[in-house]
This record gives sequence, structure tokens and C-alpha cells, in this order.
Amino acid sequence: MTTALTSPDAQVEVGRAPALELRGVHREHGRGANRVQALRGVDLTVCAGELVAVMGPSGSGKSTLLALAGGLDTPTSGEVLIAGATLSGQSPKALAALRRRSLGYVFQNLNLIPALTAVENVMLPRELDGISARAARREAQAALGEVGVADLADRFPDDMSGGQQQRVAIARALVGPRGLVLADEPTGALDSNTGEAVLRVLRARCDAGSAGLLVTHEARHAAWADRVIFLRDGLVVDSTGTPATPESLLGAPVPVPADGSRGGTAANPASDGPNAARDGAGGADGSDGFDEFDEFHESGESGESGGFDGGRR
Ligand SMILES: Nc1ncnc2c1ncn2[C@@H]1O[C@H](COP(=O)(O)OP(=O)(O)OP(=O)(O)O)[C@@H](O)[C@H]1O
Repeated sequence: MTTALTSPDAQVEVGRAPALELRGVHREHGRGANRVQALRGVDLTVCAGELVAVMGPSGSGKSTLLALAGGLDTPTSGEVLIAGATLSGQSPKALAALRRRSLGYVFQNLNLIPALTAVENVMLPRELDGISARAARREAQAALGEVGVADLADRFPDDMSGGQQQRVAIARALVGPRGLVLADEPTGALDSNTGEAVLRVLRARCDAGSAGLLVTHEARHAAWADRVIFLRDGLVVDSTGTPATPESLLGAPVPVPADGSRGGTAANPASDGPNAARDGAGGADGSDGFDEFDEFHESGESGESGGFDGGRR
């Protein structure tokens, strides 16, 4: 697969410079009895060339983390830096320019523009970057090819299936030299083969020098990442480049912030101890939130997937 996404034109200089930094990030929503501490002091650095997966039970703060990383939301306290530039205090215009220049974002809702064809949707960020329409079209066409929908370039979103629209949205996030790609469940509407193909594209993009942050519920998707961080109740409870096990995580105490707060609400209760996830405090969806770890554990024992770093290349 050789297209604009991995061509020298589209490459970001490979190195280990931090593309994204979160420093002591807290995010509270609501007030009084409705106050929710979605994130409670998260530190995270994602370097150029690195793909980091974020996992955790429903309500643990994954989407909040991604929105803050993309400058779509503002921390209650703490700092977010993209390519070394702090987002706090930037004017909306400067923030928009930084986002446009540096970021590709695959949203859970795809946000394709219905009045534009697939190729026009993908061209848009590059035209906003200021490159010629002809060059933008060439890159967009290549990006669509990379995710397997080159033949749909002239279709409008309403004339495509959900999975096809999702691939167009991914092409739009990856087109051009984005230093940081943020993806929130990017494979949700795709069959498993297409989902894997999309992750391969994301992986290739990171190998070419971009940084990636991928929210996923699926262990086999996280297996494409260099590193996985696991959130629970707004805290990073584990960060690993090797397969985690339920035992290793449940045996580790959940860090408590300096103010001693535990976060959560009645709807999203805070866990009360290392076994709380098994006791049912983990997910609003009724799951214990540790299915992912069971999968890791099984795949590590069977050796079939090769764990986090063995299953992808
Ligand atoms: N705008 C908001 N107003 C109030 N509470 C919010 C808001 N956004 C998120 N929350 C709360 O913050 C917590 C974290 O939510 P978030 O969506 O980040 O979790 P998540 O891990 O992405 O969940 P899911 O896997 O279900 O998408 C939840 O308790 C959620 O209800």
C-alpha cells in the first residue's frame, strides 16, 4: 500500500518529540449534587511515532480525555499541550488554527458534511490548510483508496452505508501531515476485516511519524498500539506495553488524588477498592468493565495474538 498517507509528502518527521501532553488534567462536569469528576489528575505523553490505546469501562472518562486532547473541551485544571504548545489561554481563532494544522479527529458521530461528496469531505481540511484544490483532491483520493473506498469518491454521505461513511471520516482524519490523530471508537460501524484494515492504516500513519490516541473497547484493536492506558473513574489505573492481566490490575490499589476524592455520582459510582470493578461498579452498561483484560489474559496465554506488540506486524 503506497499512497499519499505514507509518502514523503504526508510524513511528519519521525522522532520522539511529544505530540501530546496532558499534565495533571482534571475535568469536572455539572455542579453540586450533579458534579461529576470525569478526569481526576491525568498525566499522559504521546510521542511522535507512537500509537497509544485508551481503554476502560463506560463512563471512565475516555471520550472526555480525547475531547481535551483535541482542544474541543477545556480542563477544569491542568494543562494540555499539542506539539509543545499549551492550549490554555489561546484565542478561539488560534486554537482552531492549531487544531486544523496539527490534528486529525475521528469522532464517534462522523460529522461528514452531507452536501459534499466523499472526496470533497476529505479534501476540505487540506483546502483549509491552504493547498491547491488539485493537490487536495489528489491527496483525498489517495486517502480514500487507503481505506478501501476510492470508488465512492463522488458519492454523497447519504448514499453510503454507515461503514462506508466511517471510512470516509477516517480518510478525512488521516489526510495530510497531521502530527496527532485522535480516534474515538473508529471501527464501530465496520465489519471486523474492514476494522482491522483501518487500524493498519492508523498504525502505518504512526509508523510514518504521527502520534495516535485510540479509544477502543476491543483488545484486538488495542493490540495495534505500542502502549495501552486503562482508565477507571477518571484515573489512569494502569499503563502498559505488555499484556495486562485482571490479577495484576485488580491487585494494584486505585490511586486516590491528593484531595482524597473518589469521583463519580450515583449514576457512575466511584469504586471503593481494588475489587470494585468485579463487584459491579465498573460500567454503566452493566459490564464489569474488565472483559478487555480477560481477552488480554487469554490471548497472552494462548500466544495466538502475540499480545500487545506481537499481533500486528
Ligand atoms: N457534558 C457532560 N455533562 C455532564 N457529565 C458528563 C458530560 N460529559 C461526560 N460526563 C460524565 O463524565 C463521565 C465520563 O464520561 P465519558 O463520556 O468521558 O466516559 P467514556 O469512558 O467515554 O464512556 P463511554 O465508553 O460510555 O463512551 C461520565 O460519568 C459522564 O456521565
